[in-house]
Amino acid sequence: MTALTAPSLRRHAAALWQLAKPKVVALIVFCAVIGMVLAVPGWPGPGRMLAATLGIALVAGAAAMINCLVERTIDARMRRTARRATASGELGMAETLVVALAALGLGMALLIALVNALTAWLTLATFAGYAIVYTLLLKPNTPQNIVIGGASGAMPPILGWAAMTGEVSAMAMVLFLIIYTWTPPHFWALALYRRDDYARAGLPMLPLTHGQPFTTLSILLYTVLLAAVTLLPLALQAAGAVYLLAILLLNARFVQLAARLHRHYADDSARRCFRWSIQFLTWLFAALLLDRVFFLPLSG
Ligand code: HEM
Ligand SMILES: CC(C)=CCC/C(C)=C/CC/C(C)=C/COP(=O)(O)OP(=O)(O)O
Repeated sequence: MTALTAPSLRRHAAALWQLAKPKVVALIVFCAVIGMVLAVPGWPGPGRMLAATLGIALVAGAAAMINCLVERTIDARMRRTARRATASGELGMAETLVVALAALGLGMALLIALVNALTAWLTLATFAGYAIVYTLLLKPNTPQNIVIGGASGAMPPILGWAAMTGEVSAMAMVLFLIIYTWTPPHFWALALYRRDDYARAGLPMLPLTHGQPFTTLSILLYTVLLAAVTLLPLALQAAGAVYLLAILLLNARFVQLAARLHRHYADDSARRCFRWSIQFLTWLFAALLLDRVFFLPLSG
């Protein structure tokens, strides 16, 4: 057995932190926080907001750890994921499972005790949707895995909204729809330039099952659909001029990158499209926040 020294504890903590997919969870939590801010007039109470943010972050991190645990064998076959501690064998199953369940338990306890039951159950359903339905059932079995499974990733604004109000409004559902429609271009751009990884892992991702032209066309169509969906906050009169300006610029760039990718495929263009997807979502949600702060209505 390895002696428990400070450096080995630090190494374990760092390895566990990576399994929680901290950058993905950071954006998930950001979208949930914007959902919280938009849900109430003025600024939400800091106590409840902090508890909800921590609770959602812990449960999302737990879901990511369970995903790494379940996928340790396929992760080991993919260059992008082979260094994960579950794939390399650096962390055992029991240790990872205990930490993931502790994070899940703590997150759920915070949500139940300090937020509300609706948020707690919706967050648990989101956890199950990603860690069980997507990871175990959809991902290995259908190229539509991320389209259906994307519903889990799109939940954060709904969770944030429910945390502040105890209910889910039309605007919360619109924010869900934006992330839901954003997910296919986000993931398929990556799946294109990482197709060799997915082939080695034997996963039925769209570029492998339907080929490159079909995938780039699907990406393009989803970016156009996404541009239409991003107009919905304006239709609900829940956003103003700042948001309008942001989506015009963000969508124009996303559609341009997707169109270029479809016209002339190159791994570099796919990588650029993937990177832009992350900036797109970050700036879109930031724009919703700025719009709230400097609200300029579009009509009288
Ligand atoms: C079913 C839904 C989704 C799938 C299949 C998916 C897939 C992926 C994959 C495979 C990566 C890894 C890229 C790499 O290691 O180079 C990634 C990165 C990322 N994803 Fe997603 N994603 C999904 C939903 C989301 C959602 C909902 C968010 C945030 C709201 C998100 C935010 C990010 C971010 C920030 C990164 C970059 C992480 C980094 O640089 O380490 N993703 N996504
Ligand atoms: C409670 C709550 C808000 C949960 C959120 C669930 C969650 C973490 C969703 C993000 C989706 C995600 C990281 C997909 C990665 O795809 P993948 O797992 O196929 O990627 P991989 O190959 O890197 O493992």
